[in-house]
Formats: sequence, structure tokens, C-alpha cells
Amino acid sequence: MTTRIGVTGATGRMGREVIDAAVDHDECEIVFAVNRNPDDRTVRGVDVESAGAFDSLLTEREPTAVIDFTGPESAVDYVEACADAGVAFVTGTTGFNDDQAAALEAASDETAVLHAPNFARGVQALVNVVGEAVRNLPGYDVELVETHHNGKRDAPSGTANRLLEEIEKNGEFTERTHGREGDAPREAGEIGVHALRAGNITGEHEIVLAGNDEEVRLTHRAEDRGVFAAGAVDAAVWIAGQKAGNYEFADVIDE
Ligand SMILES: NC(=O)C1=CN([C@@H]2O[C@H](COP(=O)(O)OP(=O)(O)OC[C@H]3O[C@@H](n4cnc5c(N)ncnc54)[C@H](OP(=O)(O)O)[C@@H]3O)[C@@H](O)[C@H]2O)C=CC1
Ligand SMILES: O=C(O)C1=N[C@H](C(=O)O)C[C@H](O)C1
Repeated sequence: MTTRIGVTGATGRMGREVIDAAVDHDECEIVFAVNRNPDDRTVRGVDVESAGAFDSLLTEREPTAVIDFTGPESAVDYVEACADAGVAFVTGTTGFNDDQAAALEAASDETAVLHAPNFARGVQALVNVVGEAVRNLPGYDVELVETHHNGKRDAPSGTANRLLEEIEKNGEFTERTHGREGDAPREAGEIGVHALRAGNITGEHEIVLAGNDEEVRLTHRAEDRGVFAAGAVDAAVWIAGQKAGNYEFADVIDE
């Protein structure tokens, strides 16, 4: 059964990778690709159309799933259109505020929605183990450092926020301290969060747990955006058969 895929953000860093991964996937067919300001008319032989045509493309081309890597504002517009059309929605977009996250949740009442801040399988493994590390090292200082390319809009990364949720669920922490400056001794129970932006670094996340004259460092490093695109396309193939609801990447890779 071929999964019919619509792509948004088609000429963006991730949009191009998604098209690449979908074109090379033997169970996928790209039925449309859109961008707000398509600077290129084609990506890997796929015509890039205007995002203004998105709603009509949902009915004309009948995708089974849309894959979105754009920005929070656009992702909400796209998911609401997909909910109206009953088309599944897979998004890797990060930086949602509470209202935008609520809009994603509301759309999942009408269609299948899968949001993952990181589609690398290695990051899912890191999410699965970081809580165990925190539980095993009570009282250790915890710091998180994420490093990305100099074009990234949001900070800290969506992945960092997801890892912090797991850390906070599994230890006694009081607050997140984003960077430090001036007279800033470490307070008990704080988690230091640091966002580095440099060059064209694809994405790195490191959690440091330190205490008792020792340290444990858990690190994930993505070498290529294709890692994320492959996970997103796998999620689109998986979600095509799902009923309306809110899903996560763990649902895809745990099967
Ligand atoms: N979940 C994951 O595994 C990953 C998630 N991401 C996330 O994906 C998103 C996109 O990243 P990336 O591809 O590097 O970004 P880019 O800026 O390279 O691409 C975003 C694309 O989406 C379009 N777009 C449409 N609406 C918006 C909007 N409201 N804000 C920004 N762009 C918009 C842009 O087109 P135009 O310029 O024509 O407007 C652009 O082509 C980010 O949120 C990032 O954090 C990135 C990598 C992996
Ligand atoms: O903007 C990026 O590039 C990435 N963003 C995601 C995030 O915010 O966690 C995932 C990945 O780290 C790359």
C-alpha cells in the first residue's frame, strides 16, 4: 500500500531532506510539496507549489499524510486544514507555545497527529534512558547543553525540552537556569540549560550528571539531517493507517 505524502516547508533545510527520503522510499509517493516562498521550483524533480494552494491540494491530491517541518505558526495552520480534511499530520516543527501546542492537540480529535521534536531513533533511545540515569544518581548536578547551526530560530531546542521533561520527572529539581552570567553560583536543584549556535552543526544534545567526584555524560550527535527525515517518513507510513489521535515517535519505533 503506497503512502501518499504531502510536504510543507519543501525548500527548507528539512523539507528538502524529507523529499529526498520520500522519493527514495519504496512505499511512498509525494503527491504535493509546498512552501510559502518557493525559491526553487523543483526539489529532486518534485514541483514545489505555493503554500496558498495547500487546502485545495488536500482535496485534489488526496494525501494520506502530510509531513511538516516549518514554523509553529504555519504548522498550526496546516494541522487545522488537515483536521478539516481528515488527513494525517506528522510534524517535526519545534518552538510551539502553549496555545499552538493546544491547537495540535485539538486537531488530533479529528485526525491522526504525530509530533516529535526529534525524529532520530538515537534521540528516542536517549529519552528512554535519561530518566533512569537521573534516578540512579540522586543529588547529582544536572546540566544540559544543546548545539545547533547558526540558523536555528528557537532555543532551547525542542529536543532539549523533551529531555528536560524526562529529567524533571525522575529527580528533585526546582528550576531550569538558561545560561549564567554575573554572580551566579549554582543553586541546589537547578538544571543548567545551554544553547550553542555555531556553523552548520546538525544537532547535538549532551546531559551531564556530576557529583561524588565523578561525572556521567549522555550524548547524542546527529551527523546528517537525513536521520531526522528518515524517521519522519517512517512515521508518515505508520500513521497512514491510524485513527484520529495524538501519537508520538515512540509509537512508531516501539512497534
Ligand atoms: N523533529 C525533528 O527531528 C527536527 C525538527 N526540526 C525543526 O523543523 C523546523 C524547520 O527547521 P529547518 O528546516 O531547519 O528550517 P528552515 O527555515 O530551513 O525551513 C523552514 C521552511 O518552512 C517554511 N515555513 C513556512 N512557514 C514557516 C514559518 N512560520 N516559520 C518558518 N518557516 C516557515 C520556510 O519557507 P519560507 O522561507 O518560504 O517561508 C522554510 O522553507 C524547526 O522548527 C526545527 O526545529 C529540524 C530538524 C529535525
Ligand atoms: O533546528 C534544528 O536543526 C533541529 N531542531 C530540532 C529541535 O529543536 O530539537 C531537532 C534537531 O535537534 C535539529
